Amino acid sequence: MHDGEQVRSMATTPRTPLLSMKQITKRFNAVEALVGVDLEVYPHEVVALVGDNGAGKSTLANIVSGVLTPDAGLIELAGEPVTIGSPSAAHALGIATVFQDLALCDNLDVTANLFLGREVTAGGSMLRDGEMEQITKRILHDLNSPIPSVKTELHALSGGQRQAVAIARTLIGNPRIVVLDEPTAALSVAQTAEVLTHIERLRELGLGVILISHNMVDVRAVSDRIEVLRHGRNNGSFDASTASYESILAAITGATTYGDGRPGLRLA
Ligand SMILES: Nc1ncnc2c1ncn2[C@@H]1O[C@H](COP(=O)(O)OP(=O)(O)OP(=O)(O)O)[C@@H](O)[C@H]1O
Repeated sequence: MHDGEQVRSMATTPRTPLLSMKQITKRFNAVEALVGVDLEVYPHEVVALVGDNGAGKSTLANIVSGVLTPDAGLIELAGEPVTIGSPSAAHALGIATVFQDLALCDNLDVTANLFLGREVTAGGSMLRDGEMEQITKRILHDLNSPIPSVKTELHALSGGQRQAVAIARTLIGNPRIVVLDEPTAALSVAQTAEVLTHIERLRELGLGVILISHNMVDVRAVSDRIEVLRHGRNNGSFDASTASYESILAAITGATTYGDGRPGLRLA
């Protein structure tokens, strides 16, 4: 194939999303947490999921993570329909999640936290301590994390460094998609900047990232696309590089109202 043909064929071939969620619905008794929600995530893309309290962000993230199963809707990974029946099924499918509580052990060192429960390789053999340390160093290096020693116990790390360990832990399983739930909540400005760098590294490594955040500054700094949920429905999809703060806020608060209540409206 000539160069020109290759460029043409790339330009005309639609990209397949890593993750495609279509018409996802989830109820908790009388509460409609999600109603016909769509979400797509592509490789090398950070998609921010924003919305007011109770908008449905965590419910959607929990469905991606296998914590909850949807009542209706279709989920595809790389174009293949999948059922994400449990967190371990999500892990096996290449979906890793960092929940808000980080689920780290304070009295263990960085390496032990990365490998907690995963000391066995895909080949079935136990990794030696030295091998685990080497992998930990490589992953932290890949993330541009400045943690001085992998032998540091977690209680001695800053909030930003702990977040880095939690993100590094997700990379042990070679995921395709990483879900981050409020990764910069309660961090200082400097620590937040560190964590945003790690998120950018995840994108550079080719992963698809779903970022749940209330912090519009962080969201606009690091994401490619911003998806707004409101009352469990899509209420706007924005290009993070061009969308105004006001238009995103209007979609979050419902200040932009659409007579027909149409979900998934696109605003520039
Ligand atoms: N396990 C549950 N049982 C009953 N209702 C629930 C449950 N989980 C979520 N809900 C309800 O579903 C709706 C969506 O909640 P969800 O936690 O997904 O919103 P959110 O956008 O993540 O909010 P926040 O920013 O406050 O975390 C809310 O009305 C919430 O009360």
